[in-house]
Amino acid sequence: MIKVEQAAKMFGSKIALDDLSFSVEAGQIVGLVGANGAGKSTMLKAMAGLLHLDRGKITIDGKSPCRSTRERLAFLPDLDAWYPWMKLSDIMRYMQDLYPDWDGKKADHLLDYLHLKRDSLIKVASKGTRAKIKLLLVLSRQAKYLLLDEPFSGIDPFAREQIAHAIMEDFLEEEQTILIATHEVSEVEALLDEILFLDDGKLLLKGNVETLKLAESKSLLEILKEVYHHARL
Ligand SMILES: Nc1ncnc2c1ncn2[C@@H]1O[C@H](COP(=O)(O)OP(=O)(O)OP(=O)(O)O)[C@@H](O)[C@H]1O
Repeated sequence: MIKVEQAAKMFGSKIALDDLSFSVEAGQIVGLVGANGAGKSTMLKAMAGLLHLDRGKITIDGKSPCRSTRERLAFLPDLDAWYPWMKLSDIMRYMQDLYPDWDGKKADHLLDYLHLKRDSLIKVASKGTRAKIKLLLVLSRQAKYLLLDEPFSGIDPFAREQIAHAIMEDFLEEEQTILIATHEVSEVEALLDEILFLDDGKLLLKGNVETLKLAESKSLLEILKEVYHHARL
C-alpha cells in the first residue's frame, strides 16, 4: 500500500502540495487528476523518492521512499532526461541492467504491439513515439507500483483508447498498482478504479469511480467540474 500523510511541499512561495493525505491499495488503477499546476507531478516525484517533502510522510509498503522502495516502483517522468543520441535499444539495455525486474519478453511484445522500432533515435522520435516508448519502459518492469505521468499525451486520439485498454487488459499484472497522473479525465475514466482529484495542491475529492458515478448519475468529468467550481466559490 502507498500511504500519504499530510504531505506538504512548497517551491518558493508556491504551494505545490497542501496537506495531502490518502492511501492507494494494491492492485488498483488510480487516476491522479487535476488541472495544470495542481501538484500531480510533484506528488509522483515525492513517491518515487525524487524530491523531499517539506512536511508529512509517504510510505510504500511501510517504508519511506528509498533505494529499496525504488526497486518496487516504476516511474518514468520525462523522456527528455535521456541522452538524445540514444536509441530505444540502448535505453532498453540500460533498463535491463539497472532493474532486475525487467521483463525482456514483455518488452518485445510491447515493441510489436506499439509498432516501435529498436533503432528509433530519441532525438528524432515524434511526441507520440516518445509517449509509446515511455509506456514500454514502464510496463516492461514487473514492479509492484507503476507511476505514470501523462502517459497518453502525444498519442493520437485514434490510437489512444485502443492502446490504453489493451495495455491494462494484456500488459498489466493483476497485483500491479498503477497511478496515472493526467488532466484528461475522459481518456482514463474507463480504466480507473479510484480517483484522486487535486487542485492547487489540495485533495478535493477521493473515491471509487463507479460509486461516485452511480451516486451522482453523472459522468466523472461532470462530477469533477462541479467539485472544482464549488471549491472556487
Ligand atoms: N522545480 C520546481 N520549481 C518551482 N516550482 C515548481 C517546481 N516544480 C513544480 N513547481 C510548481 O509547483 C506547482 C505544481 O506543479 P506540478 O508540476 O506538480 O503540477 P502538475 O499538476 O503536474 O501540472 P501539469 O499538469 O501542468 O504537469 C506548479 O505551480 C509548478 O509551477
